[in-house]
Amino acid sequence: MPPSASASASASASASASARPDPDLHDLLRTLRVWSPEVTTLPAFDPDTTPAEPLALFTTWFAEAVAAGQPEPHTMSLATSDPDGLPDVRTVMLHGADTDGWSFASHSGSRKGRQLAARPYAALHFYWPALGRQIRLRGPVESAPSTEAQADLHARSTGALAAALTGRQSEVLGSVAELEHASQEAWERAQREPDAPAPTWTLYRLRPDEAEFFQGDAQRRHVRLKYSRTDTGWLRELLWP
Ligand SMILES: Cc1cc2nc3c(=O)[nH]c(=O)nc-3n(C[C@H](O)[C@H](O)[C@H](O)COP(=O)(O)O)c2cc1C
Repeated sequence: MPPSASASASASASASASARPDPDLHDLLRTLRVWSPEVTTLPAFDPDTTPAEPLALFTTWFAEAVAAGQPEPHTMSLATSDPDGLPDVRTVMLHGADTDGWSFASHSGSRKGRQLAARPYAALHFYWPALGRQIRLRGPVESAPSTEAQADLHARSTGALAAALTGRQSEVLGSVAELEHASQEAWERAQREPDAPAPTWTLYRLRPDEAEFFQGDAQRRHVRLKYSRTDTGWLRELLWP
């Protein structure tokens, strides 16, 4: 490169570097690692000894995440798609997992609720860095009967009931004061009426067609085990990492 071109390239590189906000995100990113032995224990994972269906393996891995001190292992990403097929994602809490599926709860009128009504199919994602593990599930989603949703809500904390009673999730909020007012009323009602119904609160169940278990490995020889539902049970296959 001629000297003038080199000078102008370095001037434009420093101009773009100085245009970056402080702290420098790119510098920070280069200091970070995954599968670092300082923060992560990477257990051996032998796919030949896994159970025939994913629920049993999920339950074992969940208990191991709790035992390893993984913060909030019961939070997960829920991916849906809008009527145009465009993806969307957010965090929700896992309410249970059994042969009927993995359950979570939300308002039927929320953005995700409307997306699920139009396209009742979703993906769930767990990442438990304490053990270098990731789990992905995909499948159709159904709403549980309303009585079950209300019973599930009333077995939870006053805060959970107050949040559900506040309602209007995903609507545009006029001001913080408006939320404070509505929330205060909802908390008072939740304390006064621990069985107050939250009519739009819905318990959803995702029944997976596919479940993938990923065990990270320091040498990047990650183990990926995929379960696919068949007419007679589950097919188990390894995937290249
Ligand atoms: C840790 C955590 C847990 C959450 N759990 C729930 C939940 O169980 N149900 C829910 O409706 N929203 C939950 N939220 C809020 C959602 O991420 C989201 O902001 C909200 O449901 C609105 O999403 P939507 O506009 O896509 O419908 C949680 C958020 C966080 C950060």
